[in-house]
This record gives sequence, C-alpha cells and structure tokens, in this order.
Amino acid sequence: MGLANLARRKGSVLFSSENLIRYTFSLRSTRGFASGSDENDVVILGGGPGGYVAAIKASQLGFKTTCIEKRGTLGGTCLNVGCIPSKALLHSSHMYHEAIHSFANHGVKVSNVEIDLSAMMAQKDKAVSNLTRGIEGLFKKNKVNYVKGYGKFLSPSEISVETIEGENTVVKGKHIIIATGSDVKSLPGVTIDEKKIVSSTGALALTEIPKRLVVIGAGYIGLEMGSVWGRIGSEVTVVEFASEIVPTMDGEIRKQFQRSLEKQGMKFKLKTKVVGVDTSGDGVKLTVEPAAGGEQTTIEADVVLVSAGRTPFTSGLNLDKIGVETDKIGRILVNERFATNVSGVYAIGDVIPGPMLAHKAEEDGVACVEYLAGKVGHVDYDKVPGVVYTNPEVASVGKTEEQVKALGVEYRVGKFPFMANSRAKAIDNAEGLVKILAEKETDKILGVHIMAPNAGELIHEAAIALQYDASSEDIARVCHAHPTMSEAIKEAAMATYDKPIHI
Ligand SMILES: Cc1cc2nc3c(=O)[nH]c(=O)nc-3n(C[C@H](O)[C@H](O)[C@H](O)COP(=O)(O)OP(=O)(O)OC[C@H]3O[C@@H](n4cnc5c(N)ncnc54)[C@H](O)[C@@H]3O)c2cc1C
Ligand SMILES: NC(=O)c1ccc[n+]([C@@H]2O[C@H](COP(=O)([O-])OP(=O)(O)OC[C@H]3O[C@@H](n4cnc5c(N)ncnc54)[C@H](O)[C@@H]3O)[C@@H](O)[C@H]2O)c1
Repeated sequence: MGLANLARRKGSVLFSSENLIRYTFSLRSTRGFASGSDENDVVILGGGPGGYVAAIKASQLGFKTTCIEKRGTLGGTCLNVGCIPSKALLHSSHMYHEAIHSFANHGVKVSNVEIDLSAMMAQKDKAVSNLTRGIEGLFKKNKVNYVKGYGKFLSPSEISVETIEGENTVVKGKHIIIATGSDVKSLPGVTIDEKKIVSSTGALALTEIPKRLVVIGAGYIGLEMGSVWGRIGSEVTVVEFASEIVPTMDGEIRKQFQRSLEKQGMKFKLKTKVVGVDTSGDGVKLTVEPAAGGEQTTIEADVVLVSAGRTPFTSGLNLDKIGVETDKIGRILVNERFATNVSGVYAIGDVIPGPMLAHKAEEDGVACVEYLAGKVGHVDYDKVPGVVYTNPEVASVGKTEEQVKALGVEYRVGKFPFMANSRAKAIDNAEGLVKILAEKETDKILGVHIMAPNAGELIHEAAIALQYDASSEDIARVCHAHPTMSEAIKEAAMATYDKPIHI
C-alpha cells in the first residue's frame, strides 16, 4: 500500500520532480520583474478573494501590481456581504439557540436569555471591518497599489477608472485580470427592495426579527440565512423549485440534512415555484404553484429572501468593446491558464465557470499569476470542498454517490455515524455521519461527505486524501487522536475497504 501510494504521489501533477525543477527555475527568473515605468505588470479588476489574493501573490512574485476595487473596501462579496458576516451571524444565533436548547442538558442554568439584535449586528460589522482593513494592511505590506474606483476597459491593456472621489484616471497593465465576482440572481416579477424583499445582503442587516420569513431557494444562502433567523425566532418556510434541497449534495446526506433542519423548525415547500408577489399590504403575499404547474396557493410573509443563485458580474466593463467572450449565462470563458480569448486579458473567481466559492476564487487567483510568472498553476475543481455552515454543518469533497453511479465506476461505500463516536457522545452532539466512496478495484477515494457540527473543519483531511490520490486504507491506517470527531473519518474509511471497530 505504502509503495503504491508513493508511486502515485510521484506521478502527481503538484509535486512531480519535473514540475519542481520548473518551479525553481521560474522563481529565479521572475524575481525583480517589476519595471520602474508607470505601466503595471499586472492589473486586477476587483478586490474580492479572487482579486486581492491574486494581487498579493503577483506582487510577491515580483510583478508591479495594481488592484482596482469600486466598493471602497477590500475583500469583495465574501468579506463584506457574504462568507464573513453570514458566519458571524450563524455563530451568534447558534450561541443563543444553544443557551435555550442545550445548556440545561449540560447542567448550565441560564434564565432571561434574550437577543440584542443591534449588538449581534455590531459584532458582525466589527468582524467585517477588522478583516477588510486587514487586507488593506496586507496590500501595503506586499506593495500592491490600490485604486478605489469603478474600472472599465478602454483597450485590452488600459482600464479607465472613475475613482470614488469622482476623478478619472487610466491604469495600464501588460496583463489584466478580471475578478469582478458575482451578484444576486433576480427572479422575474420579484423586485428586491432590501426591506421586505431582500437579497442575502439585506438578510444580513435586518433591523427586526421577521415573524415569518419565506426563503426562495434551498441552496447555501437560503439554508444558512434561514437558520440564522429561524434560530432567533422567525418561522422559516423555504420554497424550492427542485425536488430536493441543495441539489448538488450527495442524496443520502441531503435527506438526513433536510430531516435535521425540519426538526429545528424549518419548513420546506419543494417542487414549488413562486409565480407572483404582492407587497401592497403590510407584509408580502407570495403566490406559489407546483413546479410542473397546477393549483396556486398563497404564502404570507413579513420578509422574503431571494436566494435562487448568483450571476457573474460583468456589467459596465466594456467586454464587448474589447471582444471578450462569455457563455450564455454571462460567465467569462477562459482556458486552463485563465486566459480569455483576448491576448493579455485573464479572468478568475465567480465571474468564470466553476463553483462560486471564495476558496476556489483564491486558488484561481494564485494559479493565474503563477502561470503569468511562467510557473505551473494548479486548481482541480473536482477537489474543491463545499461546506454549508448550518448546524449540523454539511461538508463534502469529490464526487457524490449519484455522480459516481453516473460515471459507471464500480465503487464501495463506507459509513460511520457520529452516534458511535466517543467525542460526539461525550459532548452530547452526535447527529450526522461520515460517508466515503472509493473505487472498488483500486480503493482510491472518490468522494467524502460529512454531516457533523464541525464538518467544515473535518473535511480537510479528506481533501488532502483526494488531492494525493489516497485510498480509504491510507486514511484508516493513519493514527487519529482519541477522542476526536476525526476518528469517525478513520472508521468510515475502515468500513469502506474492511470493517470498522466501533460499530
Ligand atoms: C451571503 C453569502 C455567503 C457566502 N458564504 C460563503 C462561504 O461561507 N464560503 C465560500 O467559499 N463562499 C461563500 N460565498 C461566496 C463567495 O462570497 C464568493 O464565491 C466569492 O466572494 C467570489 O470571489 P470573487 O473575488 O470572484 O468575487 P467577489 O467577492 O464578488 O469580488 C468581486 C469584487 O469586484 C468588485 N468589482 C466588480 N466590478 C468592478 C469594477 N468594474 N471595477 C472595480 N471593482 C469591481 C466588486 O465590488 C467586488 O468587491 C458567499 C456568498 C454570499 C452572497
Ligand atoms: N457556505 C458557502 O460556501 C456558501 C454560502 C453562501 C453562498 N455560497 C455561494 O453563493 C452561491 C449562491 O448561493 P445561493 O444559495 O443563492 O445559490 P445556490 O445555487 O446554492 O442555490 C439556489 C437554489 O435555488 C433554487 N432555485 C433556483 N431558481 C428558483 C426559483 N425560481 N424558485 C425556487 N427555487 C429556485 C435552486 O434549485 C437551488 O436549490 C452558491 O452557489 C454558493 O456557491 C456559498
């Protein structure tokens, strides 16, 4: 087993000796690359996780780099109105929920547990401003020029910027990377006013707890933000067009996940579409009907969250003028080096095809500038972990069972429930399981799916295993500390190729 793995790893794209040699040579050749002229080596349009990480990396590689961001703060959707504020609210609302529902089981008595919504929002805002200012500090440390303003193409090597002070300037670059991210996808006939009908941005800043919250779309945003408001008192109904929640998730995990959310009070109307919205009264009346057509019914809400996906943001960039190709849904088309069809113009992150995730955007950014420096960038979209940060969290990496079946690969499944994990029992939080899929013939891991309170942390062992083409036996033979939730991964791995011990 060990030798077989070593051989596999020697052949891995990341660490082959040939690549290492190329990497070392290119490192030497790009040092001191920055020219003294006004022209930049690299200009990055957008300062989100894709753009700011690409900018820092480019500067570290010796490129003279400028990042243009219109928002006035760095960090993009993720830090300002996405990952960070949502996780802050998820944590605060979880603490409240635990105080009410779990503390007593542990002998901790509390009375008069109350929500102070403005304090909760202030804590979230503090987290956001600390982190966004931190990125400005990183720009200074890494000598990235930062231009605050709206940029658009004048030519493939020139960006005209209207600064937030209202001045106009032109930024020139040998290479221009588009990292303008994504925006909320609107639904026909549903106008977002960020008061009664909100996008995720409005849902992160409500000033009152809505009595009835209707969520359109049972994806990442709907379930996370639905959890936040549901935990602190809203009645949450989720309307989903598809026949299941988070359609991209492994089916078996998804079913257990839905049951868990239902136990917490979330209601689901699956295979249902919204066909009309009336905001004329105090609240909102939504007219819905079965996705396949049929009898219409009305749902009443105080606030409606539209979370039916996001769309690439390229508005006002003048892409037509310079001839950058996009697909039918507006994503910029790039090759494996993130180059568009226009020489010198590249694109990364949410604005190109692939999972719309912050860590994927970051990987794109690093790989894109490594290619520019003559190195070998590497992003494998099949191995990008995904996490829904509810409670329990659901995390996965690699293929779902449905995808493996569709590929016609013969496979084995190993599962281990947290009910049989000592740490989970010790802390009285034993909901969920680990599920591993491995190729039958070689035992190579194809996908790992975890539902657990800390699944988003646990998944990285699996991500590393997938990246190194590990077998389930490889994981099972690694000594895991006791008592930890990670032992459930080891046991699920044992169940994949042989038998687990503790069940
Ligand atoms: C509520 C919510 C929660 C999320 N939670 C998670 C999570 O937990 N984990 C996760 O991985 N992902 C999460 N995401 C997704 C994540 O935010 C995105 O995948 C990520 O931000 C994409 O990074 P990006 O750099 O491609 O684009 P963005 O972060 O969207 O950044 C693009 C930036 O470009 C700027 N820009 C656009 N056009 C111009 C222009 N013409 N000139 C100058 N600047 C411009 C924008 O102002 C923006 O700041 C969440 C998203 C939302 C909405
Ligand atoms: N934890 C995270 O990593 C995280 C958190 C939030 C957002 N995100 C990212 O942001 C993106 C956008 O999030 P999202 O939740 O808006 O999108 P999503 O793609 O995750 O889910 C959208 C859901 O809406 C449903 N839908 C689409 N049209 C509909 C309609 N007309 N009526 C009812 N349902 C409809 C879809 O079937 C799907 O289930 C995600 O793709 C994700 O990549 C990630």
